[in-house]
Amino acid sequence: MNLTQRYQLSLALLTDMYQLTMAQGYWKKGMAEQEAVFHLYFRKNPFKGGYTVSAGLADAIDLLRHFQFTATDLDYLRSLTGSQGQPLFEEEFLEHLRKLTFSCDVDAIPEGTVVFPDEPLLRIKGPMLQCQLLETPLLTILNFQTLIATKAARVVDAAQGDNVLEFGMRRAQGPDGALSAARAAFIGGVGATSNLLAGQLFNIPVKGTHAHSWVMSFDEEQEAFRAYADVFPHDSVFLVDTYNTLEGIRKAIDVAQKMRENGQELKGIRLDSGDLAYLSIEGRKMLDEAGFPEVSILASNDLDEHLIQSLKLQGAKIDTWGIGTKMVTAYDQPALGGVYKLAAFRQSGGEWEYKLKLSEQLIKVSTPGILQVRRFYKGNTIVGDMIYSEPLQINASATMVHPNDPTQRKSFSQDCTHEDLLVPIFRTGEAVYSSPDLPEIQKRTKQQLSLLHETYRRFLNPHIYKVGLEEQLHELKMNLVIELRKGAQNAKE
Ligand SMILES: Nc1ncnc2c1ncn2[C@@H]1O[C@H](COP(=O)(O)OP(=O)(O)OP(=O)(O)O)[C@@H](O)[C@H]1O
Ligand SMILES: O=P(O)(O)OC[C@H]1O[C@H](OP(=O)(O)OP(=O)(O)O)[C@H](O)[C@@H]1O
Ligand SMILES: O=C(O)c1cccnc1
Repeated sequence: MNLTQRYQLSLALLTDMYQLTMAQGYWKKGMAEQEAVFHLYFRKNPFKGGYTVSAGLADAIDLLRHFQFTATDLDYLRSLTGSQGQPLFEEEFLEHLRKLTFSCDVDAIPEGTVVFPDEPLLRIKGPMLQCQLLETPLLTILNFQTLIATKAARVVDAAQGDNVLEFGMRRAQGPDGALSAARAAFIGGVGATSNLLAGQLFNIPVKGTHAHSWVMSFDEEQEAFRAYADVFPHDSVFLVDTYNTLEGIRKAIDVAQKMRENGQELKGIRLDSGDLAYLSIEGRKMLDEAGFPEVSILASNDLDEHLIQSLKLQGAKIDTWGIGTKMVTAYDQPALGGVYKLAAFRQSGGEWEYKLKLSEQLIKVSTPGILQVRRFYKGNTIVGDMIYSEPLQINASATMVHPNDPTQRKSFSQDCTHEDLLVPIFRTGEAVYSSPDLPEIQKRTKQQLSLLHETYRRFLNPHIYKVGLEEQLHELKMNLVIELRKGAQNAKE
């Protein structure tokens, strides 16, 4: 189930107020229908990592398909007043919004693709007024889900093939944070979520154990395990750390032996505190010696990719990881920082005028053009991405220039193959792409990560993947920067 169905309401007002005031401005100044191109991209991989996993496109598509101002939306806008008590929005403008239907072209990188800084994840071309209104909702959807899919991919990578469960709803950024995070974490590779609503809405697997309260509500820990096994004879995972973990494991083994006498098998135990390396190693020994090598050991407690990596290095015998807070809140970097920048503009029927946002720092100067990302492959590895502008004719072996250091250049050898990453999503407002289902997207993430050399995947100081601007695009950008700086200088004098 997608975004508009989740809320069962129009999401046209899911935007910042200034988008609407600018929209009225464009309409009033006769610019509403002038054609614009915007790109959505981020400047830095999150978590000091070497890659990012794109996610959220299906929700963005859904929002665009249902983009329409309802009578209730317009009534709300009508009720807004300026500082003198006058209506903020003119009646004729509201009538313009009432008739508005989405008519843009959108190209985007499919979900579950490995992406890098400066690459447009999404490009939108169409009437200025529409492109402007859509800045905020597109950013809120793609920034968050891309961030969480990336975090989950890192956690799953650290788990080296073990099962990873998402347990984060209670600590997530509110109900939609929990739902969107569950979706994105699944794209990143987790096996299941504890969030039943996410399971129902997205058709993804759900899993769970039991809480300390279950054990505490019985007089004896062993009685609690026995009772749970009575109710779920084939699906019991006992939480063993309520009082004393090693004692808890002994009691779990006692109950598991009784279960076996009745033809039932204990599924697992969960550790949720203490030294998880020591306790899992001891627990594994105890379970194996008692004849339960198949009983799984699940661990939870403020885990993330770094702790999983450390526990693995310590020889922890954990085979299933329950990850909550640190994954769904992207604890160590709570926002991706994606931006949405105007890159080209034209009067109807006229020539494109390329646009950029100046900054003192070259890294923050946006790139003009109508951009596409060409990815180069050498065998089964990706070796570099070249951002180019579609109206500039380029050849397959073109040279690219480092976006922040023009002295660094790279071209690709003849034996490289290539693929353009942005694919058509909408043409004049009609959807021309249908999103794969979530298991397909999850598979894509796994396959995409396998194309990335392991040096880009390490957590500490990863190798920097090469992304550059195609030579002619670089030149176009530099000329525009020089021109704009000259203009600014002349205005000062
Ligand atoms: N062997 C280990 N190496 C590194 N970190 C560990 C190890 N074992 C546990 N941790 C982590 O240490 C942190 C503290 O765990 P600990 O159980 O001591 O405190 P706690 O969470 O406050 O316990 P409790 O839930 O009983 O209050 C947790 O993030 C846990 O994942
Ligand atoms: O630690 P997280 O990665 O967020 O995983 C989810 C946590 O939620 C539950 O306990 P909760 O934190 O509610 O209580 P507890 O710490 O007292 O067990 C569970 O036992 C996990 O520890
Ligand atoms: O099922 C579990 O064990 C679970 C679910 C949510 C949070 N912590 C644990």
